[in-house]
Amino acid sequence: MKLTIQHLSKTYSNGVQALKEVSLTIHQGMFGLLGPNGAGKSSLMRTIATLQEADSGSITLDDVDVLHQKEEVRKVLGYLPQEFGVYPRVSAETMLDHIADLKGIANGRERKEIVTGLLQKVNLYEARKKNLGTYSGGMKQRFGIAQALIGNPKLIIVDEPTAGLDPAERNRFHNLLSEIGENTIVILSTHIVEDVTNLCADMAIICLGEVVAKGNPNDLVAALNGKVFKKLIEKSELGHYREAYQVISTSLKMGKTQIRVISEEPLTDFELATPDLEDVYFSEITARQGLAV
Ligand SMILES: Nc1ncnc2c1ncn2[C@@H]1O[C@H](COP(=O)(O)OP(=O)(O)OP(=O)(O)O)[C@@H](O)[C@H]1O
Repeated sequence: MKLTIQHLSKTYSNGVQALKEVSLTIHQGMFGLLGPNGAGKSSLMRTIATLQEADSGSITLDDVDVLHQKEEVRKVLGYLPQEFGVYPRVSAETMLDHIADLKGIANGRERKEIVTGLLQKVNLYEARKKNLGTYSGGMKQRFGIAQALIGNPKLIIVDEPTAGLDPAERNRFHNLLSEIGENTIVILSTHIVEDVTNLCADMAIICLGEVVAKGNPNDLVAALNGKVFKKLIEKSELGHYREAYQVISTSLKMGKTQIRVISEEPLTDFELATPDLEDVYFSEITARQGLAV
């Protein structure tokens, strides 16, 4: 199973070009799509999920033409959108049963079996009779995954799933996603670098509608070996360093400001740093947006 996106472009009616010639090949397993707010991630996810049109380009899922054979795609698609609303006064069990019915699972006994299995998988079986309005953020996200899994999808899209979750819930959600990723294509769209580091063997970075990096996270990190430097400076010196160097990130350390910079040449008055995926991400983003975080 393979999802192939070629030269996909989209400009909204207000003139914003959300996708510019996006080309990606996505195989089975977890694929991370990383980008800052407004990068075009949701536009791409919604287009793959057949919820909006592209202006040009193509998407194929094996031999299915995603942009034209929408019904075919919807049969094998599980989608957890960024804004996932729930009916607050309905229990998880009733809601899943209803969604399974809508997805065409007509036999009541079969539905019950599927719903029970999914509730166990996402660890909500004990809370199955509780109204969705009483669920925590993490429980709602796990419920969201359960509904996305109805009908054994081959392609699962999750848009910004861990924003706002506490560490324990995030962990639980990660475990669930990586389990699912074993035999399906799972696309995880996020601006949280750590989520991609933990989960994905393949990824792309998207910025201002363009794919600016893609590949295996370890390879992308390895390409920065010897090029990332760090230094503790006074906050007041930051402006000077920003002018003189490509500062990719700043953080506070013992009341001082630590900067990380990218340089092709060795920087003798800096300390060589071990690169990580955040460095890859920030170097790509600052090179385009010019903003160091
Ligand atoms: N329906 C729309 N009409 C006009 N502009 C839009 C529409 N949807 C998104 N945009 C714009 O397109 C660009 C890409 O937005 P998109 O939501 O795809 O980004 P994103 O990476 O998902 O960001 P976020 O994480 O903030 O949701 C942004 O500049 C956004 O303002």
